[in-house]
Amino acid sequence: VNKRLTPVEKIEQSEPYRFFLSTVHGIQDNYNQTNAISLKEILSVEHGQLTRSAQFNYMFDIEFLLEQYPSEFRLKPLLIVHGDSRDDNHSLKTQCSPYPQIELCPARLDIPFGTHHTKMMFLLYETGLRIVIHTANLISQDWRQKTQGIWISPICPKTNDTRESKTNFKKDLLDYIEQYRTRQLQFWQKTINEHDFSSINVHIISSTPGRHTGANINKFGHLKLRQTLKNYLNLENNEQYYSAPIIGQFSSIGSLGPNANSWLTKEFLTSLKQLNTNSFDSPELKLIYPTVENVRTSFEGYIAGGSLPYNMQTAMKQTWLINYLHRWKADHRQRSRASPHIKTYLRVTNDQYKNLLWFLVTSANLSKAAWGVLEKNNTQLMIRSYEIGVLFIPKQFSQTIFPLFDSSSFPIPYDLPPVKYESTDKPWIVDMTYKNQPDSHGNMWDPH
Ligand SMILES: CC(C)c1cccc2c(O)c(C(=O)O)cnc12
Repeated sequence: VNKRLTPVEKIEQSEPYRFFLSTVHGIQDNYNQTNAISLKEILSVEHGQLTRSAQFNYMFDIEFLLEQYPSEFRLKPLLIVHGDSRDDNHSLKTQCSPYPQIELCPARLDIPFGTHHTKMMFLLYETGLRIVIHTANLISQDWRQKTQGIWISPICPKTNDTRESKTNFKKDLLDYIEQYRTRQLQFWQKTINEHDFSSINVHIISSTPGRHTGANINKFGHLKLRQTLKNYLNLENNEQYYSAPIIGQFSSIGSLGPNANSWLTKEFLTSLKQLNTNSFDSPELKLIYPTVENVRTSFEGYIAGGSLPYNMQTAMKQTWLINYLHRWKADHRQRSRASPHIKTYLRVTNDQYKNLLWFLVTSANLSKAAWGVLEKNNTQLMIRSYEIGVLFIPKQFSQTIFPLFDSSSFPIPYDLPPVKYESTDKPWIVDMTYKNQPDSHGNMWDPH
C-alpha cells in the first residue's frame, strides 16, 4: 500500500514491538513506511504538547537537532547529556551558547577510554512521558542513509502511585540514571518516578562506567543480559535450543584478545547463551560486520566507513575473528546499501531460523569497554562506557517465541541466515587506504 502514514499511525502500526529502523533517503517509499521512522517524525507535534526534553548522545549538531523539533517546541527546556571527555566538548558549549533554553550535562567518565555512547530521549508531554532508546548520533549524516535502530515507548501517563512495568523498566532506568551522580538529572528522576510504566514490555540492558561488584555485579553490562535471560527465558527444558545460533551485529569492534577464548566465547557468549551447560552442541556465534565491498557499494560510499571505526591496530591483533564474520545484508528491508550503525544481538531457533528466542537493540558495539570484562577472579565486572538498549523476550508478549516469517512477525533489520564472508571478503578497516576501486560516488578512500 502506498498510503503515507502519519507519525502516530506508524507507532500504532508498530505495536506490540514499537521497534523501528530509521528512514533512508533513496529507497522506495513503502520501505520507509512500515516500522520505519525519521527524527522529525519522532519529535512531531502530532504526539502532543511537548513541555521539555532531554537528549542523551555521543555526537551532537545542535542546529540540526533543533531543526528536527517542531518550531513551536524549539524554545522548550532541553537537557543535553554528553561525555565530558570529548575534546570537542568546547564546540558543544559554543554550539549551545546562543540557546539559553539548552542546559549541558557532562557525564562523568572516570575510567580511561570510556565514552558516553548512550542514545536516549526523554520527551515530556502534557499527557505524559515518552522514552526513546536508539542508536543514532544527533547529526544529519546518522539519519540520512544508514540503518539505525529505534525503540519508542508509549506515552506513560502521570500517576499518583508509582506503577512499575512487568520488566522492571522504571527501576532499571532509575538505577542507570543514578550512576551519573549529578543533580542535573534530578528533575528527570522525579519525573520518571511520577509516571506509570506498566504498559512497557521490554527490559533495559545498560552499561555504566565502573567496577561493579557484589550485589551490583549483575546490574549492568553482559552480566545484566545473562541475568535477565536466565530469569525470563526458560530454555533449560528445551534441549532443541541448546544449539540455537546466536547473532551479534555491530558497527565497531574492540580489542578482544589473542583468541576467541580470551573474552568472546568464554565470557560474552556464555552470557548470550545464558546456559552454563557445557553441552557439546554449544551454539554457533555468528557476527555481522560490513565488508569493504559493503561500504564501497553503500549509498554513502566509502564515507559510510567513517562511522565504522574498526582500526588496523586492533584488527591485526585478532585475525582469528574473521572466521566468525558475516556480511551486512538487508534486502528484505531494502537496506543492504544503508550502512549499519545499528547494533543488535539475537538468538534464533536452528530450524531454518524460523523463530526468534530474544532480540536486543543497543548502543553497545562488540567491545569489552561496552559490555564489561570480568576481573579479580570473576568478582567484579569492569565497564568503561555508558550504553543502553532494550531486550525483547517472547514471554513479555505472551508468546513462547517470536515468529519470523508470518504476518505478525518481529521486524528484524537484516536477512537471515547471515551470509558468511567469502575468501575475498575483508572487514572494513577505517584507517586503511582503498584505492583500487571507486565507491558508488566514484571516490577513493585515503584516510592519511
Ligand atoms: C572512534 C570514535 C571517535 C568514532 C568514530 C566514528 C563514529 C563513531 C560513532 O558513531 C560513535 C557512536 O555512535 O557512539 C562513537 N564513536 C565513533
